[in-house]
Amino acid sequence: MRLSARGVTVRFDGSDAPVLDGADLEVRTGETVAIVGPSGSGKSTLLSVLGGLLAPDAGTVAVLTDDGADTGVPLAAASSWILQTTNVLPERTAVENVAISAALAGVAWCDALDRAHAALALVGLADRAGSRARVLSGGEVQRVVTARALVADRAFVLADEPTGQLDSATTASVLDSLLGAVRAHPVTGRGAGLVVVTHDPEVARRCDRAVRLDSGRVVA
Ligand SMILES: Nc1ncnc2c1ncn2[C@@H]1O[C@H](COP(=O)(O)OP(=O)(O)OP(=O)(O)O)[C@@H](O)[C@H]1O
Repeated sequence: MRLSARGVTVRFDGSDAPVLDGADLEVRTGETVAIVGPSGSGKSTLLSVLGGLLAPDAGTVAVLTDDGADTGVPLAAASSWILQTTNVLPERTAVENVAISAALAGVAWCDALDRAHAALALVGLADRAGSRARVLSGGEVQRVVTARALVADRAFVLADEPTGQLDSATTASVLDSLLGAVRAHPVTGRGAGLVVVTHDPEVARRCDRAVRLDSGRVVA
């Protein structure tokens, strides 16, 4: 599958110039792509458009087959999110925090717990499954949030600065689990597609490719 944005233009009320001005980006399942660029260049805006949270003023965004046919899958159903605000439930255990995501997607609680254990194993946190979120470190919480994104079984994962609050050693290990888990994610048979907005050159370097936002457009 491909998540495809073509000619995306977004203009916020009151702004003279569009934030995005004919931006193109295509991400395939099994591929990890970093979006970099200066603060205010529109990275988070592009992510919101890809995830169906924001409708562009012009351009098209769609989930396509490998051959380029429109799947008809709504954008909001194609992707799960890893946001800067982690929003874990502090008094719930790691596995419950992850299972909630599957349960909200309609999975029965017992099955949701099974899936959550598997997702925590993918991010290297199986041994903390029973720990309450409030006692986990920042890096461990970030892994819980990664597992929560994966357990929703979507073809794409959209991550906005997933390591923004972490020191460099923790960033490296969270990145290991994020990239490893996304690539091993069974949803499409070849891993989920990952789009990650980042200011961290190391995150960009570890992705399959990095694109830059410049003057409202995506440049390689
Ligand atoms: N809902 C909104 N209403 C009005 N302006 C907005 C809105 N969302 C974003 N903007 C503006 O659009 C521009 C791009 O914002 P965006 O958050 O996409 O940039 P970014 O590249 O992700 O920045 P950063 O790296 O600082 O997070 C900014 O000037 C921002 O103030």
